[in-house]
Amino acid sequence: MLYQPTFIDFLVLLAGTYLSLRIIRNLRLRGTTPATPLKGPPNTSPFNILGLARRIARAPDTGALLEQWAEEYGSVYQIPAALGTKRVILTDPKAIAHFYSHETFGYVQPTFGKMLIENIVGRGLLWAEGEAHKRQRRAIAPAFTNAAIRKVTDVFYDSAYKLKDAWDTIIEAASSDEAIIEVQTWMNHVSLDSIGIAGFSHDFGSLHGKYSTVANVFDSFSTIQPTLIDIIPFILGPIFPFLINIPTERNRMLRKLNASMEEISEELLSKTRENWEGEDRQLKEEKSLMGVLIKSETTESGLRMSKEEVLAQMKVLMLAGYETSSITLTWALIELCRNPQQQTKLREELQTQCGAGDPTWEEFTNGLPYLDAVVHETLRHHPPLDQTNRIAAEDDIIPLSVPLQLSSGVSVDRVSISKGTRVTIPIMAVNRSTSIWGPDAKVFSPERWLDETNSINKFRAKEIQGHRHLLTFVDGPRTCLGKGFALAEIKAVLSVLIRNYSFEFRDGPETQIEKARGILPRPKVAGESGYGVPLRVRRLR
Ligand code: HEM
Repeated sequence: MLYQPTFIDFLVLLAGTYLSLRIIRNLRLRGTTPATPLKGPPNTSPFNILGLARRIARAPDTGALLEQWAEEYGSVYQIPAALGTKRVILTDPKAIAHFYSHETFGYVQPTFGKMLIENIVGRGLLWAEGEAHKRQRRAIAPAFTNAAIRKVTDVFYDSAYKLKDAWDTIIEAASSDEAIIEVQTWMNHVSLDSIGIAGFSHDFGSLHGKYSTVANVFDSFSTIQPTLIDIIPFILGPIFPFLINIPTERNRMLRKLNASMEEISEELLSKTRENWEGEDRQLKEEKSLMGVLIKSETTESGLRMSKEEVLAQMKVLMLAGYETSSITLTWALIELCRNPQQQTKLREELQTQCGAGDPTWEEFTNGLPYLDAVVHETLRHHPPLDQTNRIAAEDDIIPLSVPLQLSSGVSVDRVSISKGTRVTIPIMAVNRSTSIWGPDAKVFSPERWLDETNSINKFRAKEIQGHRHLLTFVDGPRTCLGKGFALAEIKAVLSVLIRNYSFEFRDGPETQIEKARGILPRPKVAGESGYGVPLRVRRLR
């Protein structure tokens, strides 16, 4: 009788073929420099299958765990990863600066990460490496200068006041001066409408309750319950990148998000192109985002982008503009509920300095120290992206600011990394490290920013290269392009909300907050489903 292969046979064959290809590829990737033998936590996983991935995933505070290992094993250490592989963790300031300055050429996205990015936003800035990344970034950077951001500050206020109108209506309907409002969804809507209008002259209308497929898909991430099958690709994906395409509920939603962003981007692009061809002088002269995108599609210079690249940039900006700003705004409100005195202090500063008027962009950069302090302390404590994971594209020698002692007892002032090594910067751990920020590093204290020279010079924070010594926006060639946009947006929205409302947790000051997996990790009330952050919002007279 003829042998009938089963589905299991097929899987085994697939895995076998893949493993062989991997081994060949790894052999080709392996560099020539012997890597420095680093210390690190032992592998406690049965048969070394998962490495420490489960322990890390289950840690209540991953940043604290990675920091604890740095204290135990040194500022550069290795952790066992799935199937006998390893990851090198850098927490030394000089090593981190070296790493980020070599991004896109020396340290590149792992295949798994690239596939994931491509599935969500296509081959835009987040996906591109090396010269292609340089070209794409130079093409759109003019839309993110200070002058360009100053021009769109009014858009952030328009969004904030639409939000205020909506909340006033909810509060009036409750026939009271307060209501319980799930603020995270509203922060999503503020962020989406702001990037829509400021970036693409398109009003998604989500603050007015208008239906849009993009807003609907973004919101639906709150309802997905991660299952084991969702987690496996993240553990084994670095070895078997194809796992990222397993048709899980989450992957289906990510593809749907890509399709809906692509559809609206196509529509906006062709509308803007018509205006461009119609000699819309304003569009050509202003450094608007759509202006620079159309220009890069039509230019004959070295900054030319294909239509696919232009659409990918639009999707990158929609996603980056939406997800990170709304998470940061939500965390800021949570921290101000945990710390009512800081909330009052912020309100007093805004009332004293601005009266009834809205702060200007200049005041954001220079005139409201406590607002600035609250925002930066939120960014320090709650970086939306909590680590950077890359692969060394070449053998590398990484310099250290403080010598590292190896298990042999020898001290080294640099470490050798072989081509193909996975390298991680634990952003959250470094932002909250006591050796970098001092003994109160884990405390939410905007006050530390009021006397920056003192608090930063006293410890090692000044050694960290990055916006205000934080890794939240990373550093080097991939540093966040929308940093100025995000800071102005967050400050404008907070300044309107804190002057007009007071905030408390729905269930009292002891409310526990945990993280849920949205597209990026998001805050939520512990033990409740979805990623809701219901707050008691009281209107101030
Ligand atoms: C609090 C808000 C934000 C934070 C914390 C943040 C953080 C980051 C981080 C960590 C990266 C590096 C990603 C990586 O290398 O994998 C990044 C890149 C980027 N961000 Fe942001 N971001 C924020 C807001 C925004 C906004 C509002 C926009 C646009 C309007 C934006 C646009 C971008 C772009 C285009 C990149 C890609 C840069 C490149 O690869 O050259 N970001 N952001």
